[in-house]
Amino acid sequence: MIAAISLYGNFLMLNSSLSPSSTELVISILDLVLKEGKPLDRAYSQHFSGLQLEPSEQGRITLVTGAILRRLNLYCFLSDVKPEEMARMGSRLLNVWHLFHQLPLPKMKYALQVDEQELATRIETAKQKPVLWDGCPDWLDEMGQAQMGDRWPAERAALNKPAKRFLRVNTLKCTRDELAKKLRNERVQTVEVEGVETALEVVSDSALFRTECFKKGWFEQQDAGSQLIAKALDAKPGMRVVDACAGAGGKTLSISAQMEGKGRLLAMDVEQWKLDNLKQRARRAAAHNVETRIIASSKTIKRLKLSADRVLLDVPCSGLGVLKRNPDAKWRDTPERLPVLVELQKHILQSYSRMVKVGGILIYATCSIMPEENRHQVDAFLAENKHFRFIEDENISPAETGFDGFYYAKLERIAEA
Ligand SMILES: C[S@@+](CC[C@H](N)C(=O)[O-])C[C@H]1O[C@@H](n2cnc3c(N)ncnc32)[C@H](O)[C@@H]1O
Repeated sequence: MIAAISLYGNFLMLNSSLSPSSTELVISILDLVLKEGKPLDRAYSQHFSGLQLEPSEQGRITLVTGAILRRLNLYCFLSDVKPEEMARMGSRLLNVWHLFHQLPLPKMKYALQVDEQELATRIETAKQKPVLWDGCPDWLDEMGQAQMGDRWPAERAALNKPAKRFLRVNTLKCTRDELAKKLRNERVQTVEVEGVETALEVVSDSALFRTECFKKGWFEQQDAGSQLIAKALDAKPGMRVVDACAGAGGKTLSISAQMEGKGRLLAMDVEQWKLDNLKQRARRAAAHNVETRIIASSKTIKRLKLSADRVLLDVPCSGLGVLKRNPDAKWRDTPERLPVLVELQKHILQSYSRMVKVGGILIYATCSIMPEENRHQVDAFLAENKHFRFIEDENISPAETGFDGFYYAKLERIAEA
């Protein structure tokens, strides 16, 4: 059945019903995430590996799964299904989701039916409850209200929108104009992003990773807000730069391009598999000045004392700024993990800041919008470390920018101690 209904603006369309097997996959992925606490990206790879799905079908599955998770409590309420009942009752929730979005019902072998009158009544009830309507769990709403006050309702609403697709042009290989033109030839439509000169927003429903441009390393998929963090570091060719929580290198590659591939860029992490992934990406991007190093103990950091012109600390965080992209974090043990993360952030900031040389710049960054992980951490650090001076900070707000939510603070070391 062809519906050709644009669900979310012009970049992702659900233009046909899911096939029975795709519907089963959505239910099974939801079950894995909600019952076993599996992170969404790993649940996708577990389900997709070895399946040989068309990229478009895979795209539809992730679109529907992501959309359900962004407002899970709403769809659970509307369908009267509990998150942990997904394997048994998921077909009803999926039918409700389609009816709610005025889409034709998917074909399923065994589907629990929906009473449309009852659904209409429930929709009216839900409209009166903004927290439920925005797909926000109660713990998150309480935290947002307590930490962000009047700014919270707009952020809460912004965080249930689908994430836009952004690219970062790899300026080691081409300009933004050249990339946009090449992508157009490969039927990928993009528009420039105001205020982020390395970013393009993808506005067509196209598979990106099969393009020649991607294979040649002309771009990386990276949120525009994340690109702003790397830009704030202001790394110059020839500098000594440390990206101390580099992960798979999203920001490392951005920094390497800023440095025009010249100088020394040390990417570190506590997970070797992430650094291995980073090395591969760096090769494709021709980011030849990147060196990776595992953080085996505190000695790895001590050896680099007072050595770096720039240090980026993109610390582990709750991810509460990137819920559009990772909506599963709302339904996992995030509130229980938060105090542990806050302690780890404090430790990393205190200990890794030793690597910055006098006159050097430190960027502390998170993909959270909660002040507890952001400005509060920076204020506490500055109170105890008078040899650092505050330069500026920025909250990158999903509500104001349409990007993911990030925070960064820029500090300068003004004395050895
Ligand atoms: C927010 S992610 C980094 C994302 C990455 N910078 C990017 O742009 O793609 C935080 C990273 O910190 C790493 N990490 C966790 N504990 C750490 C520690 N004690 N020291 C350094 N890195 C740590 C995690 O493995 C994770 O890769």
